[in-house]
Amino acid sequence: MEILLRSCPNFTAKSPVKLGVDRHFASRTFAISNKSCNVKLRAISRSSEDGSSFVEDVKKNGVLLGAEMDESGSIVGFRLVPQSGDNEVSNTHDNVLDDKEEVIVDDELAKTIPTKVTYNIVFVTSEASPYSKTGGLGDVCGSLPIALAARGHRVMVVTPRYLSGGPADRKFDSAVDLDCRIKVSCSGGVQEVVFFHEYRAGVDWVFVDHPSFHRPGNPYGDSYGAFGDNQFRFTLLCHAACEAPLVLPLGGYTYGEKCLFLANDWHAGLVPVLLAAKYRPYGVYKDARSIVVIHNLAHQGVEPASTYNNFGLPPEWYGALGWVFPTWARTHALDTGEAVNILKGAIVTADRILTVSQGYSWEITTPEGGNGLDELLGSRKTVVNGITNGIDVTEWNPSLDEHIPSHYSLDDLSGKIECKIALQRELGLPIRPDCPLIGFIGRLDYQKGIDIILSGTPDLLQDDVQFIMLGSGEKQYEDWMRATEATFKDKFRGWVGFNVPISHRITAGCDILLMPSRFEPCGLNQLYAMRYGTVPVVHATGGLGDTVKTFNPFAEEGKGEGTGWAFKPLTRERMLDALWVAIETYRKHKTCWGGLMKRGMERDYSWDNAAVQYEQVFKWVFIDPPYVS
Ligand SMILES: Nc1ncnc2c1ncn2[C@@H]1O[C@H](COP(=O)(O)OP(=O)(O)O[C@H]2O[C@H](CO)[C@@H](O)[C@H](O)[C@H]2O)[C@@H](O)[C@H]1O
Repeated sequence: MEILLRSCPNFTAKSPVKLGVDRHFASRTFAISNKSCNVKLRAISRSSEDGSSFVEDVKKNGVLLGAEMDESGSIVGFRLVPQSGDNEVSNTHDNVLDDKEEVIVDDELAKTIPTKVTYNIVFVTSEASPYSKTGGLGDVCGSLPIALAARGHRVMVVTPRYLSGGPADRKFDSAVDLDCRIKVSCSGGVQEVVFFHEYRAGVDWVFVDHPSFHRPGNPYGDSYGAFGDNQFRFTLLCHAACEAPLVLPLGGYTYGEKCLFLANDWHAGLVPVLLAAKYRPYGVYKDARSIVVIHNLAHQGVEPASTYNNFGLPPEWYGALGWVFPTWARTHALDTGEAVNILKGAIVTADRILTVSQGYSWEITTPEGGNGLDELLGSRKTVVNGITNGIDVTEWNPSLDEHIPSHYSLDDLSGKIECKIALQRELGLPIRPDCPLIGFIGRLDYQKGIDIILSGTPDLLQDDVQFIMLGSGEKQYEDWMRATEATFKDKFRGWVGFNVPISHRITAGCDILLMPSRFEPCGLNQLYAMRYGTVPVVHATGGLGDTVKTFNPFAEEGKGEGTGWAFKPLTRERMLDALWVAIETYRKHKTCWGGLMKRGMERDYSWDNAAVQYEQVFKWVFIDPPYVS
């Protein structure tokens, strides 16, 4: 495959094009809302040309003070400036000290407690649960920021304020209009973007508001398919996200330029490109770093090359995003295959690259798993790492879950069988507590191996089992689910749609969770399943291979080991074999089954472990100079 890589990592724009963003704050003052600080900040207004010089920082008595200046250069106030990467910065909004407060340093304590480096982190994402979610990206960007904030980092999440006209809009009710508008030049015009904000669970949730985020459907499309202006919508998100740390005085002060952007998937992929092409040539964000987090390489944000001008980037940066399809993928004889690829742009400009499991971090450097970007990713493999996702153990907790009818835990599993009975009743299946109940939850598409399920289901249903599927996606699979339900009324239920409460009830009520994903960067449902004592049967790929260990009854002096079954290769026969072994174990070896459930439930799924690994990568990213200066 020919990959057009005219971009140069050390590219610097020679002739600065005016790419400034006009910022406007309503003329109101922001009071620092901390218990003890009564410093007031004047609104600030500047263009990107003046870059990093708008605040003069002075180190005084161990506390950094930032002088706020107006346009004429007069000092109009001071603010505390947390510096990303400096030692000892504690929880953001509690970090603002009373200016009268005396800072007492216990020398002995300082010697014994190792100082912790904390960072100003800016997540940029197209979805963040509970505000928006179509899949695992929403789960991760809804819970990892909270885990990092709890560890002392200052964390902001920038995501669109989607309003679809339905009850889901209420999720944004607590977010307040910050009265801060910026103007973004892109797509041949100037767009006004507004910021909303909610401070929750230690995190600054920043919502980018623009009319293009207000329409029925999910974040990416509606019943007619993907929205035609997604490139435009997520370009806006990226421009706004780059401005947010500079202009939003959250809790009284901005995040500033020394921050770390975590750009999630292609929707946020323009962020590292903008840092390099739009800001650094003007001296802004010289100390910032960016990490692109790949949750799914199959989606790259590819559009015709002619759309390059819509990004609001200098023409000489075309090479960073330019992409040429291989000949076989071109549609007609005159098709030159030229395109722009946002994720490619992120890969060639980000300081580091992260994926959501170690297995997947290797797979993406292979032709089979690289989706055409394997060579490029291979060329940057020294900065590619994989960190397995954690889960939100508060939302997914069988002893507290608000969506399930009976609670249970490792010490008392009786509630699980009640969940099973209630699920059979709810879906109109025969109530049979002893019948093996298999579940599937996920998008109905190629990635999730639905075609393999489809070919194996008639054979599977010859056995005395019940099978429930929840998902939406390709119409042919939705139709197949409806038809299969009509044929196997006592054995199969297909719930077409996206329904979080039902997903919890299936996770709790089933005995086995099936995940024959063709590829799976991490996968969360198998983690939820194990936490709920539901045994996963998965294709051993990516994060599924990393997290599900196949049952071995003879290990550990006959006590057994493993938490499920990970089969490969991905064929109908192997999937059915693995399912049959699981079903037989469930029926005939109850003690072994109990051990499988117990080992799965005992595991630590919290974000703590992953957060420590993220911190290690944050340290590395600040050791090196920016990849593109
Ligand atoms: N119909 C439905 N109703 C209700 N809930 C539904 C649903 N369909 C899916 N979900 C939920 O959406 C989430 C899906 O998460 P996954 O990690 O399995 O896959 P996804 O491919 O979206 O995420 C991508 O990003 C994540 C996060 O990094 C990676 O784990 C993954 O491998 C990668 O493909 C789960 O919380 C699941 O319960």
